[in-house]
Amino acid sequence: MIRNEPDLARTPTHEHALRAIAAGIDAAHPETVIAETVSLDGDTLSIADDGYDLNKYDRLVVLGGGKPAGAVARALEAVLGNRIDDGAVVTKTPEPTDEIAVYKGNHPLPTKENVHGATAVLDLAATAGPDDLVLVVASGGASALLSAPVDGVSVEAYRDLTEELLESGATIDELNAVRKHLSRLKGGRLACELAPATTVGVVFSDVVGNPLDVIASGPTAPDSSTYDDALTVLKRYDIDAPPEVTDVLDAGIAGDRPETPGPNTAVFEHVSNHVLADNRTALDGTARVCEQAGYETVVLSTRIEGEAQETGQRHAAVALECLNSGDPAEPPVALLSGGETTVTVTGNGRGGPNQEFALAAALELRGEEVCSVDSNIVLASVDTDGLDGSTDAAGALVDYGTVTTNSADDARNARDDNDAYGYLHARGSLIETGPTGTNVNDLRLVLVGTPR
Ligand SMILES: O=C(O)[C@H](O)CO
Repeated sequence: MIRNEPDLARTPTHEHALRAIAAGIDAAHPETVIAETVSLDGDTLSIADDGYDLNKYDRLVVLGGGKPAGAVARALEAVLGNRIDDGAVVTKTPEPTDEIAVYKGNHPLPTKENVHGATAVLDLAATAGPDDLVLVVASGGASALLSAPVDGVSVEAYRDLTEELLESGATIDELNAVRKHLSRLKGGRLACELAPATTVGVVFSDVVGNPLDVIASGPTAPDSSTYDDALTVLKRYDIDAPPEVTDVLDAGIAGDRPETPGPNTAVFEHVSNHVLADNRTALDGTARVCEQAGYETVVLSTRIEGEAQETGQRHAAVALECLNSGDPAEPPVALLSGGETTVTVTGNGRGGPNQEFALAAALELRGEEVCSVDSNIVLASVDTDGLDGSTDAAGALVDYGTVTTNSADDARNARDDNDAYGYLHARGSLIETGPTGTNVNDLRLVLVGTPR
């Protein structure tokens, strides 16, 4: 799982951190999650707390998309085998499957390939009848991967708009309010396409708080955002949208295009959504390994957002507090947090939020005399999808020695140039996993002290 583990495992504390991070990612992997939450007992399919008698349905179909969608498709086949009649999902890293067609798409910017896959999903959705059972995989990354712009909007215009929005600092709910109003399947429109088939959303959440209308742009969730909201987002961030986009939004505001289906729409009578995995799933997996190793575990929060560098500084400060005063917990302690931090890019370097977090934390630890087993501090931070920012690293593992008196100027320069990748790569501190098959936000772990 962690490809360069032997290089990173310098002390027992480092080893514990790496094992715990790998366990967190593994706990949120579709293979683990589907095996725990989906089962087939005779003809009864159980998904979370709901049961479906497969005898009552003509066909069982799987549709959807997102970074975990290939692994979800494969895991569903492992449980349901040839009880699945048909399927189509779009993902970035396809996996071999038998019944479900897996289309490769690109992320974060949509391309013609994405539209090709999304069209296959829509074509299959159009065949769903009232007696079909359709599982819809809604997972992080689907807003880009499942791209089917409405008539009149070209994929090029949609791509450029997505790029501008991603760079604008718009939040994920703002970004998705726009995407939902330009899409044939987002914002509950896939549920409309499938109605009155029985539709079950199989959700892997990469959004803090698990809002169903935002994760993957809510293909099977009621949408309360409007054309007006979408246009407001474009104005708020001064987005120079092409006329074909503003024409659609203006027509929607004028009532000449249908609004996305809202909360009381009849179409959702046959729809249920289940969040099968989220950030907590990963944190719990990490916590279990830390507890087994003898650490007291403290989950700080699964909802930490904001600037990555500030978050890194604060996590290091809490670790030092544990060491110096025993608050909020006595070492050996494992502090865990999740959520999704952001980077306001002002420099020219490379990196991602988890690397920026780690570098800022390492700068905070510099100069602390923490090198015995009892006072060791190790911080690890990864994007659970395995690719932090636009780099090939999942994140980084740092300690009191990652930034020394001699390297502090280099570290500060790298921090200020948003070049955490450059600095951490040179010190062998990057965590490399490759694409993991899951996507449930960021996972951070701070170990203070080492159990004896
Ligand atoms: O695809 C998306 O919209 C984001 O990953 C949030 O789920």
